[in-house]
Amino acid sequence: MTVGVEVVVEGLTKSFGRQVIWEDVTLTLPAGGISVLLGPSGTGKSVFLKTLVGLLRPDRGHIWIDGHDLANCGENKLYELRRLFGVLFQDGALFGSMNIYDNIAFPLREHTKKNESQIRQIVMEKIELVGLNGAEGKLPGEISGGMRKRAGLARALVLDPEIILFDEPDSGLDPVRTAYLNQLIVDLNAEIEATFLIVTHDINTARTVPDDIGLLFRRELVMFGPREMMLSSGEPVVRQFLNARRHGPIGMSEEKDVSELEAEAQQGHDPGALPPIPPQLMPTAGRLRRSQQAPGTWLAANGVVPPPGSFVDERGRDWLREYPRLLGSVR
Ligand SMILES: Nc1ncnc2c1ncn2[C@@H]1O[C@H](COP(=O)(O)OP(=O)(O)OP(=O)(O)O)[C@@H](O)[C@H]1O
Repeated sequence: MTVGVEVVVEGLTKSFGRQVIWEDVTLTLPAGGISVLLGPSGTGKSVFLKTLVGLLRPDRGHIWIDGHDLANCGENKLYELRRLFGVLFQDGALFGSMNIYDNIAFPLREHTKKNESQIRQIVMEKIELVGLNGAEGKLPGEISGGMRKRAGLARALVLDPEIILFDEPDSGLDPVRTAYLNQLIVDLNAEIEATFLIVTHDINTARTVPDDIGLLFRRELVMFGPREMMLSSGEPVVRQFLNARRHGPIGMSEEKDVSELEAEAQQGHDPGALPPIPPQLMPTAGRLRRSQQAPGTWLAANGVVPPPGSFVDERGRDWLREYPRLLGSVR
């Protein structure tokens, strides 16, 4: 059993040559929590993940993990800190000529001295965890995209990471497969209690899965905070992105200039009422995640009234009432 660690990012800045990717990014990934990082294409979300895991060095700033600064430590310490991470790459990054079993076993054979019977036990346990039983003898090309993601996830889990980074886990998946994968992510978090960071474009994922949401835009982190804060925010760019609208500061290629925004305002393009805040995706089998907060916690603490219809699921259950009942039955 692993227990996630907190990751504190302070004033992080990254550029390539004269191109600044993002500046002064400050956020805390809470231990064992699920965070989502959103942002228009090309804003440097993948660069952020690579910097967090130490594959890229930032120009300035700190990444504090367990009292060590991953952004400024020596090679030996960096190697040690990297072992805390598991990464699910966009395409699963599996070796095409190796079957699923060998792909998942690969980090164990490379980085540990475990014998084959110990390896088998770990690999089969992770295969079970991601629901891939029976696929271990298949090649990556012989299974579906959704199964390849699961295999990539199983491989990311074999060294028992405390922090798991997901680079667009939903890319290339249909909405049904995405829903299954999101449920797996939530169940996995309940099970292993590692710290999760998910980079995604999928608004539904961002609205329903995380405890915290961040948004990168115009070379900075516009906001990072509890899901309820982001989903009730009046900040134009946050509202535009989370409501998937065309009207707002984000344009087709990058950002709109002032005259375009003024023209929109004159045409009376109102961002409209905020949609209801959906209930957060719960782990299956009536479990609760350790870092999960009761629905409405942030809103109540900050005196914010949610849009009508918030926290009601597709079966008409109101989670403001349902959650305390579940809490009672879990205790
Ligand atoms: N190794 C590199 N050297 C130079 N420039 C790079 C490098 N890696 C990324 N970039 C640049 O950094 C910028 C951000 O890229 P990144 O892939 O992180 O964006 P993203 O937000 O993940 O985009 P998308 O949502 O489309 O995946 C791009 O302009 C890219 O060209």
